[in-house]
Amino acid sequence: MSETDLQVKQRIDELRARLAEYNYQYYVKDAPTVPDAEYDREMQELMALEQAHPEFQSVNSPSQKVGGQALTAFEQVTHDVPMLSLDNAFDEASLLAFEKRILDRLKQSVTLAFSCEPKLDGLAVSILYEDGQLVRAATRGDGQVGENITANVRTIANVPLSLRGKNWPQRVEVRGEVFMPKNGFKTLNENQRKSGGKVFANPRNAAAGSLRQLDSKITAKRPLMFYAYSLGVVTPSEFELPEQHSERLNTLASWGVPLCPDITTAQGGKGCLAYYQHILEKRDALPYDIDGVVFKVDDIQLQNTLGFVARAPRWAIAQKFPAQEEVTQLIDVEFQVGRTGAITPVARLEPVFVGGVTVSNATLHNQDEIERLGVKVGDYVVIRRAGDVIPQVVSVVEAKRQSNVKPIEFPTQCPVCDSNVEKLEDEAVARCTGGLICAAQRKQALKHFASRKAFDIDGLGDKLVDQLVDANLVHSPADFFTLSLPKLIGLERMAEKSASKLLDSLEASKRTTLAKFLYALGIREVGEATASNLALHFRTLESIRQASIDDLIAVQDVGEIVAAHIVNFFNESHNTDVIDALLSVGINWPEIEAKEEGVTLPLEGKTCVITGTLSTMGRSDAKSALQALGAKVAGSVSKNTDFLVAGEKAGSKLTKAQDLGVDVWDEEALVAFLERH
Ligand SMILES: NC(=O)c1ccc[n+]([C@@H]2O[C@H](COP(=O)([O-])OP(=O)(O)OC[C@H]3O[C@@H](n4cnc5c(N)ncnc54)[C@H](O)[C@@H]3O)[C@@H](O)[C@H]2O)c1
Ligand SMILES: [Zn+2]
Repeated sequence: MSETDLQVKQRIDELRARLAEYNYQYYVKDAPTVPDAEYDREMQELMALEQAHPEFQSVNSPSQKVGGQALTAFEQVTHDVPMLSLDNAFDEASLLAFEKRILDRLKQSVTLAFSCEPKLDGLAVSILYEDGQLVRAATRGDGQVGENITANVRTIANVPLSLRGKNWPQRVEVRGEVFMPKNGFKTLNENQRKSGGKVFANPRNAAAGSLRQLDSKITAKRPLMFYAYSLGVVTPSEFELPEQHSERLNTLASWGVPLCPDITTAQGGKGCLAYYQHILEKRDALPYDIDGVVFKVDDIQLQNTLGFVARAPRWAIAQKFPAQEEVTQLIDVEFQVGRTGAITPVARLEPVFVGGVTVSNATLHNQDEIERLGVKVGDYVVIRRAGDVIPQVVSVVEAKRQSNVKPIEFPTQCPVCDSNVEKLEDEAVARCTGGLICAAQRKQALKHFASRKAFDIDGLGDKLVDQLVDANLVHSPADFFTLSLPKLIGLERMAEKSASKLLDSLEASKRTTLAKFLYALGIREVGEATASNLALHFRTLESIRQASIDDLIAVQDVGEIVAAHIVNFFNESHNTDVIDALLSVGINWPEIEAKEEGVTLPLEGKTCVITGTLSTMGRSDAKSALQALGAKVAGSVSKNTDFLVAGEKAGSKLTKAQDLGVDVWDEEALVAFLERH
């Protein structure tokens, strides 16, 4: 052997070994280690080398094989007619070359009719019916021998257990694809993530993993579907069937077998290309995942004349779509802080063309996800970008890992404001505790601070908050109270009159309540009700600041998580600085009188609901007033409700209260009660 021949042989052996390993991971384990695009590139290279060097051909080459070995855990099924693969076309030219090859072989120069079918990305299944009843179902396996998955296929909702009508052959094999629709895949993965189960890389793997379960009860819970695309054996063989593949599909439909609704026929290679374009444009909107389209010579007679090569028919071809999964290198991980302080790790990638665009960032979601993936900086990763969805890191290509990869360190300080990062045990998301001072969270926090149920600053809407922050006039809430006329009228669309009105309402808002003040701080999970319970319980800001987790849990409606949020908030000096600044600009509230020992509040232990419109006060004011008197204010009426406050236009809650015999107070009764206490 010459030097170059040796090199070629070496490369061929290398590719064969790699592809055989990919096949095993993909077909047997349902857990591919490289994206299809990478697999296809290596397979193309191998086929080209084998073609140029026929002396190195081998029947054992992955280029000659279909699928992978059937798992011995399943009973084996030998197919009467082998289940083959399809040749691929990756561009227009190779599709037109396919048409030309066929015409040359048939010695014809006509325009052929083709059946045009979406190439569903699932797995091929053979379903056998005898006397109209489903008797056996099998996977493709290695094309000759598949796995008996009858019990599992029976659980797929749209697979008919018996054929409709009477006009079917005594024995008939239906072939088609089992797949998982996109929305089912999304829900399944969300649930798997929550329950700590296996997360699937893509709908194909999810379908394969769900179908090849030893326990059909698991399969039954998975959102699988089946679409038929051809007939296998038919007995008796003289049973009359249409002469066109497309007509045969219609026959299948007449027996109640489901077909993909996007199948059609086209004339010649040109017609096929138009179909390709049409489906490519529809791809993202389709409810199922496809990796291309399949073209089949429609005339069965011609199909038979053309016949097969080792692993695929000559009369069909799969034209692949641009890949939605690719491999690239993870250069670094950056941490972004969202508006609520949530910290998201973002993968910085070596730019890669995938899903029709060049992708250089992908989300890594959170720390749990990083751990699940086992990803490190410097790793080669599989990126998936399907439709408009944010690109995802789906897996690490372990085989490509180098020794210099570095672990991903989750920050303990916020990358924007340097505050501590908190991650509670039962939460996946880590958050910056900087709250009010974190620039990333600032706008959101300031809007909350000015909102109606908090400081209720008239004339200070979301747009103005954006403007003030962008103009560098406001960094923290206390800055609102240092705004002046000259500063304000410098802003776009801010006239003197509205500016001075704003200053007036800022001044007025300085007088507030401890509950509103606490709520305005935007401590996580401290809503209006919790803020008001805290105020009533502790009575002063100082004692809330000093409170331990145990002290806090003693408050109505405060659990361990909320207590931890509160303690973490006050432990952060950035937050206490903001509070001190607010107090020093003159924010104040009336003192809350001590509850005398032994004296209970008039509404202690009572639960009420407020509905309808109140004319003398807002619903939230009524709520605070009732809470201050010890009542618990609930959102819906039940038999545990003691009374309902019903304003104008009260609807279903009033009806329900009347049905349950719950006391109803009108606004007048409420006002009278509040005046008395
Ligand atoms: N990532 C990996 O490690 C890895 C490993 C092995 C294979 N693969 C992928 O699988 C491909 C080869 O796999 P293959 O031989 O199983 O199948 P294929 O995808 O090349 O084509 C044949 C299959 O297409 C499916 N199909 C969908 N719609 C069809 C229709 N309307 N008519 C006929 N068939 C239809 C059937 O399941 C059939 O078995 C590779 O090109 C690669 O993309 C990837
Ligand atoms: Zn921060």
